[in-house]
Amino acid sequence: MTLRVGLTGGIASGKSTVSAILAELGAVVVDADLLAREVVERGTPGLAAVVEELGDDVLTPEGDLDRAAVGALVFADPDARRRLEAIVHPLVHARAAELEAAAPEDAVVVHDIPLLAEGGRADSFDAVLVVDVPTEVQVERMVRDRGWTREQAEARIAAQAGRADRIAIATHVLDNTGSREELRAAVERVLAELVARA
Ligand SMILES: CC(C)(COP(=O)(O)OP(=O)(O)OC[C@H]1O[C@@H](n2cnc3c(N)ncnc32)[C@H](O)[C@@H]1O)[C@@H](O)C(=O)NCCC(=O)NCCS
Ligand SMILES: Nc1ncnc2c1ncn2[C@@H]1O[C@H](COP(=O)(O)OP(=O)(O)OP(=O)(O)O)[C@@H](O)[C@H]1O
Repeated sequence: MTLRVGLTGGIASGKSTVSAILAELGAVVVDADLLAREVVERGTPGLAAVVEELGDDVLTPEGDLDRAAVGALVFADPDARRRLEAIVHPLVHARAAELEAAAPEDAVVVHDIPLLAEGGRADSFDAVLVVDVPTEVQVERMVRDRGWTREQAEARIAAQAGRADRIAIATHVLDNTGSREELRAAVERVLAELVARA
């Protein structure tokens, strides 16, 4: 039987770092951010639907989704964000289900879903891992590693569930305020426990 694990955390909390460790340990990782890019690639029905909803201004001259423009729009306008999500999320969900179905029997399938606490699907997983750091650490990492301004970082955080709401859906909380080595040790412990339980 497949062990289905949900992985979430606020932006820049360390989800990708955790999913890379889990992949190294043999898990199949399904990355919702990656799928959210695929379903709006040039020429897709997803992209056509987004342009219909948000207008031609969200395209680059080459005809790709202008992610910076869309980000500036939707993280300043909750209504536009909801309209974008109403298009993208069902497409991501369908694709994630396909990838899970294609995973080997007895695989540990980890769904990396930034908005798991917002989307209300947490109950469908055998375990939910939440990567947790204080908001200030999220902001610092975005400014330090991604060159974002504080304002850009805070706008994105404001569009997400709060820390307490995420922790409320967790079966396991992974504290990522320490070193990467400490994080890896915590991930290994949790995975060993889940596999033993399954
Ligand atoms: C607005 C878009 C074009 C901005 O693209 P950009 O390249 O700047 O960001 P990217 O997609 O790499 O996302 C980075 C992080 O932003 C956060 N984020 C993205 N979308 C959202 C959202 N709708 N609400 C809150 N946070 C979000 C997540 O923490 C995510 O990990 C893009 O994020 C998008 O299409 N968002 C809507 C789809 C969505 O909800 N994706 C999240 C997981 S399915
Ligand atoms: N324990 C740590 N100590 C210092 N830096 C870290 C640690 N864990 C992750 N980072 C760094 O913090 C940043 C965010 O980590 P990561 O990309 O894994 O987060 P994420 O939650 O996947 O982000 P996003 O929501 O944007 O997808 C990265 O630059 C990463 O290298």
